[in-house]
Amino acid sequence: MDAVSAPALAARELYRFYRAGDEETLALRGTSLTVDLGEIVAVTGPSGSGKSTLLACLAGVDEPDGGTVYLHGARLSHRSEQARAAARASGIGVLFQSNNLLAHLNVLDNVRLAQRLARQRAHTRPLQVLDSVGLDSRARARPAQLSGGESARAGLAVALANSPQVLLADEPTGELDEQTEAIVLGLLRAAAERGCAVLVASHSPAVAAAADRIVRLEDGRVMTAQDLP
Ligand SMILES: Nc1ncnc2c1ncn2[C@@H]1O[C@H](COP(=O)(O)OP(=O)(O)OP(=O)(O)O)[C@@H](O)[C@H]1O
Repeated sequence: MDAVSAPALAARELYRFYRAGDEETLALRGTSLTVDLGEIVAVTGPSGSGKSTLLACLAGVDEPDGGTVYLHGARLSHRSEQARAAARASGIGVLFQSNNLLAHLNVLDNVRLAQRLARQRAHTRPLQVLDSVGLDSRARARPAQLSGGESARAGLAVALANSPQVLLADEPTGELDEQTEAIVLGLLRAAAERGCAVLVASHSPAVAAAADRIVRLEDGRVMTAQDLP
């Protein structure tokens, strides 16, 4: 794939099986999607439909059993753990519902660590990253001292620490009230407006409403308009 015309992120026919004893779960069954720079794509679907598995494969944290993940047209999947980790550190921000921060480091040091791990010159100073999510005044706070909304924004600051072109978020607003969810969605939109490709897996109708496109998963497959009731 030509890197210039390629989508920021693409999944082609991903398969992922889990085996536990005699039982086999088909978490992804030929899942394909693309995310372009500047857009927010919401991945929705019932519990167990494969959203988290898909995100883990897209982030290069997990390996699909079949199919390929491309980052700017270059293959991310089926490469060494080290190569995937390097691509992720510099090019992909990942945000989970919780546990995005190391508990023994303050917020600022969490951002600094993310920048150090990327082993490249950070484009943005750590305090500026915190300022971009409205958290500069809480820079010295430890994760345990943050409110739910502050934790979500701090997690986003870590995910955005290296100005990634791709941001993947798994239920980032799952534990937030409506008002705080709107703030986080506004920050995701701001990241997209800066040119980031944003993919959010979520059950939340507010997340789906805030997205440019919705990809619905059921039983590890992307539902097309014809499949939907
Ligand atoms: N490590 C694992 N071992 C075995 N089965 C797994 C594992 N991880 C996920 N699964 C199974 O794969 C399927 C997809 O799970 P996944 O977590 O991706 O769904 P999800 O859509 O993210 O669900 P939720 O909305 O509840 O988070 C489920 O049937 C789940 O039980």
